[in-house]
Amino acid sequence: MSSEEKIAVLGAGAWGTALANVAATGRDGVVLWGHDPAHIAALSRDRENRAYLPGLPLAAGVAPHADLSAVAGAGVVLSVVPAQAMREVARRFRDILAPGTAFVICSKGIERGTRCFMSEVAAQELPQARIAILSGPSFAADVCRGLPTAVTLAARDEALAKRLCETLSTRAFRLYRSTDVLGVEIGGAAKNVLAIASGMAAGRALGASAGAALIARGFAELTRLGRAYGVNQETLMGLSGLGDLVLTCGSAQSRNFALGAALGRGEAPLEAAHGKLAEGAFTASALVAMAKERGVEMPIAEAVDAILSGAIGVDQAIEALLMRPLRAEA
Ligand SMILES: NC(=O)C1=CN([C@@H]2O[C@H](COP(=O)(O)OP(=O)(O)OC[C@H]3O[C@@H](n4cnc5c(N)ncnc54)[C@H](OP(=O)(O)O)[C@@H]3O)[C@@H](O)[C@H]2O)C=CC1
Ligand SMILES: O=C(CO)COP(=O)(O)O
Repeated sequence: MSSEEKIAVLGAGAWGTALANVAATGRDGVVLWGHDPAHIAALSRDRENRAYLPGLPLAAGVAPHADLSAVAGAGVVLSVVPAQAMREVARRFRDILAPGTAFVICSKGIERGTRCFMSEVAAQELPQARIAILSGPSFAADVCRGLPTAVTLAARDEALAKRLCETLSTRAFRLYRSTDVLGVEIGGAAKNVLAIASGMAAGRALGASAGAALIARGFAELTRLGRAYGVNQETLMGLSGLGDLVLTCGSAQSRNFALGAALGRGEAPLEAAHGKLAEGAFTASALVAMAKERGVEMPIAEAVDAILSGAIGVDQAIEALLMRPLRAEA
C-alpha cells in the first residue's frame, strides 16, 4: 500500500470526517462518502462538517461524495457508519468494491436481532473484502484537532494489519497492530454499554470513588465476556479494551456517558440521547443476551439494559447492584 493508494471513508459523521482528515495527511483524493446529498453538498461548500464537527476544517485532500461510484478503485475502505447501518451500507457497496479491498471497520457495536459482530456482518455482505478493525480511545474532535492518541488495528492476516498501520498512522494517530479481531470488537462494543452506567453514576452524583469502582467492575465484566469468546487477555488490557473503557467511562465528551448522565439526572430513556448517536443504547440488549447464552455474569451491563428498556429505574438498579451477594473479586 503506497501513499498513492486510494482511500475511501464510508460515513460522513464525526468519526468518518476525523478519519478522512487523518487519511489525508500527506495524501490527496481521500473520498468521504455520505448517504445524504445535501450534507455532502454542505461539506463541499463549507469545507467543514458543521453538523458533526463544527469549527474544525476538512483537510484539503478530502473529497466529499454522495455517489457510490466515487468509492470504486479504493484499495482501503474505512467503514464509519452507525453499527446498526453497517449491513445496509456494506450491501450497497457489494458490487463496487474490488476483490481484495481492505475493509476497515471503525464502528463500535453489535447488530441487534442477528447479534452479529461487525466483522461478521462485513464478511457476510462483502465476501470479496479483507476485513480489519480499528478501535481504541479516540474522540473524533480530539483526533480532528491533531491531538495525539493511539488505537489498535486488527486483521487476522498480520501482514495486512501491518500494512494498514503503516498506511493510516500519522505522528499524532498511532496504530498498534493485532490479529485478535474479535478481542478488539468486544472491547469497543462493551465499553459503550458500561460508559452509560458510569454516566448514570455521575448524573446521580455518586462521587469519584463510585466512578472508579464502576470502571474496575465494568472491566471485570468485559474480561469475563472476552474469556468466554476465547480472545486474548492482552487485547482486553490494551487500547481497544481498557484504554477505551477508561476514556469513555471518564468523560462527558462521550455520547454514551452523556446519555447515562441524563438518565441519572432523571431524563426518560427515549429522550436522554438528545438526538446523538450513543451506540451502547443499541448494543446493550444484544450484549446482555450474548453474555447470558454463555453463562457470563454482567450485572452492570444488565442494569443498563433494564433501565433503557424501562423495566427498572436508576435507583432500583443502583440498589440491586449494591445488594448483590459479596464474592471474590475475580
Ligand atoms: N465520534 C467518535 O468520537 C467516535 C465514533 N466511533 C464509532 O464510529 C461510528 C460512527 O460514529 P460517528 O461518526 O461518531 O456518528 P455520527 O452520529 O457523528 O455520524 C453518523 C453518520 O452516519 C450516517 N448514517 C446514518 N445512517 C446511515 C446509513 N444507513 N447509511 C449511510 N450513512 C448513515 C449519518 O448520516 P445522517 O446525518 O444522515 O444521519 C452520519 O453522517 C459509531 O459506531 C461510533 O461508535 C468510534 C470512535 C470514535
Ligand atoms: O468511541 C469513542 C471514543 O473512543 C466515542 O465515544 P462515544 O461514542 O461515547 O462518544
